[in-house]
Amino acid sequence: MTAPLKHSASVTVDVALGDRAYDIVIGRDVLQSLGERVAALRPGVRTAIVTDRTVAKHWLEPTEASLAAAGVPTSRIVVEEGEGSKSYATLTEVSEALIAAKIERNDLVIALGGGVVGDLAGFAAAILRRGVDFVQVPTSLLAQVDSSVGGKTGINSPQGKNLIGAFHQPVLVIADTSVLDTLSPRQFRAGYAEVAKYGILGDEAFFAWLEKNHTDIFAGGAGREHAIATSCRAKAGVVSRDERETGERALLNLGHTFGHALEAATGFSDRLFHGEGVSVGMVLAAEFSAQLGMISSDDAGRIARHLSAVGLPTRLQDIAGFAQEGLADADALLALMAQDKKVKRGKLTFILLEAVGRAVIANNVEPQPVRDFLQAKLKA
Ligand SMILES: NC(=O)c1ccc[n+]([C@@H]2O[C@H](COP(=O)([O-])OP(=O)(O)OC[C@H]3O[C@@H](n4cnc5c(N)ncnc54)[C@H](O)[C@@H]3O)[C@@H](O)[C@H]2O)c1
Ligand SMILES: O=C(O)C(=O)C[C@@H](O)[C@H](O)[C@H](O)COP(=O)(O)O
Ligand SMILES: [Zn+2]
Repeated sequence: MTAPLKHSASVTVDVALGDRAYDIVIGRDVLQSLGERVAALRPGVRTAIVTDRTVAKHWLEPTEASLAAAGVPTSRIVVEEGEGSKSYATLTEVSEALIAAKIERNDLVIALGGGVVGDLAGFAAAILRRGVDFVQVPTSLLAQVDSSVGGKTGINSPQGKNLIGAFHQPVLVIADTSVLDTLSPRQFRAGYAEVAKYGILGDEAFFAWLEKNHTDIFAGGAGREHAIATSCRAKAGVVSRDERETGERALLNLGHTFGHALEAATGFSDRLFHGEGVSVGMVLAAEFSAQLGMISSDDAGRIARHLSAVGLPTRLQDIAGFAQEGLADADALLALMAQDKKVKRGKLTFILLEAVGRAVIANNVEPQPVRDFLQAKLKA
């Protein structure tokens, strides 16, 4: 593991994908360099920024100023914030606005926002004129460590998460860590679940470092940039080896089979943010693995303890409104999981754990033990 960065340093992580390779530039104030980097990458290009209302309020003007200073023409498309914007309706809105702005095949879409904007704008770019390049400017912790990297783009269907989408890699990622200063504590925490995910699935030393340094990360110390860069390196490595998720990339889905079903069961609402669903999902995956005798209950408990220590939900009962509105029953949750993209010939695939730092892909998982496990957890 690398030594923590000095606060002011910026770091570049390469996503090695041959002729589609790109840089992730991480550091405080790197947003100021967006315009000159775009102009150098694509001389003469025109751009359209897609963002949401909250992000626009804080970060649209500095983004436009950087592009203007480098002589890059731009227009803006502002959508509602929240998971509800990963919808057919908002995709139509963004696509029509890009067409109206006369964004041509050689122009660039710029996704300025969290994972919702990144997934939505990236997908709109993937299908506009059969494919326009795009730049990710992630503004949430979650987007800086996960969603802006790797090219998964898409929207939700009422029947499940990310069911309509495309692989479409960005040509550049600019992760300015100072923009996280305006993110709400709950959203920051939700993003932290995906940071912890990299430790839990493949890097025990990083997880141990997070256990010691999480306070510094939350407080905005130098550990924050280190955690973001380490996460990006982990994701870039996996994506460069398995871009289309034919194998190893599925490990990045740790906690997501449960988590996505929980997000769908709570109506993709503010009851449960994506990162919060991943937190509960990772604990469920660890406990299910322990029940199967794959991981020690000590290790499963260690994961739950750390996520709980930073204030993330770890049990179904922690989901907002559980006591008042409840959740779907075990059969309904299982039905939602049947739409998971890792399902093969109707059989569930889970990412399970053998230890902290050792995740495995389990194909052909029988539904009955999962159902019984969920039923017990709903009653716990
Ligand atoms: N494509 C991928 O590989 C991938 C990976 C992980 C998650 N995702 C997707 O990402 C989405 C979740 O992303 P998210 O957690 O960033 O949610 P989000 O995009 O909804 O952003 C969270 C909230 O924070 C606000 N916000 C963002 N940046 C801000 C800033 N700097 N200051 C103030 N407010 C800010 C947004 O307006 C929003 O209300 C989910 O849809 C999930 O499925 C995709
Ligand atoms: O990049 C990946 O691969 C991931 O699985 C990262 C996840 O954190 C992310 O939520 C992703 O969108 C989930 O992918 P999906 O294929 O299950 O929709
Ligand atoms: Zn995720």
